[in-house]
Amino acid sequence: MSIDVHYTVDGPEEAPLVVLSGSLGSTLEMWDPQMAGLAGRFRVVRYDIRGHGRSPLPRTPWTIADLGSDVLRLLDRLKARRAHFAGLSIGGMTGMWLGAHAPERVGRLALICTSPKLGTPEGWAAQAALVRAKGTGAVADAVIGRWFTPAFLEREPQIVADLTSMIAGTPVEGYAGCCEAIGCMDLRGDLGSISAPTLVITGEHDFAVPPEEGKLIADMIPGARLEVLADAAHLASWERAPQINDLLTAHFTA
Ligand SMILES: O=C(O)CC1=CCC(=O)O1
Repeated sequence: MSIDVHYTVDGPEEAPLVVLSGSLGSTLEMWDPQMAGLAGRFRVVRYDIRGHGRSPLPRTPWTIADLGSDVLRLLDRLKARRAHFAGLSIGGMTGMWLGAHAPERVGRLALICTSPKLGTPEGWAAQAALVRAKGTGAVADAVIGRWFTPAFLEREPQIVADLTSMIAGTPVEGYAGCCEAIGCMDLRGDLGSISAPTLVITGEHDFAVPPEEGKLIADMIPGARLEVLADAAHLASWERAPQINDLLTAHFTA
């Protein structure tokens, strides 16, 4: 069942609509490095995924389909028939679901550092249990270690500290519920039916969602294009922001 997520809108009123959907453990501020590059040409909608940031926490478990339904409800609230969509990690999982199940609402699709089936249900259940037992702060350092390359971690201590706080500030049940949604997800059978023009972006050093996952997605979505970014791990949108912004701009204006 869908809920009203918290969102912000930037950019000219008449510009093409682009929805940005972020990673597990993020708030909509994870897209800050995209705003200067995108908000001049697009009407950019960012939102907090359910149970994250300022979005409500549902009382019952949810699936990736529910995260997709939140986006459809958001488009309805914005009175938008369709939008371009870029999602990173769990945001990209949401994008794959939307592309397959609501093709009439999706213009062009960008899938960043994501996978149609990630890990095992047991592994994600263990991550959810860890967070429930010890809090999101207990996993923040490990997560940030997967988000960035060692060079970035050393070069940008303030950004790393800020984003570690963002992860640690994620409500426990929001984080755990999304772990469980990823654990029971398998979108591989959906990919062949996605008709939106699709750009797939991966980070060469992404150990959370290895680049092979992006290649698999690009092979299975008809006509999809793959870009593998060097010097990037999981949060490629931050570490390679100018390149991501150029790729998204070109893709959404093609
Ligand atoms: O938490 C991580 O390390 C990576 C991740 C998997 C799904 C997601 O959204 O982030």
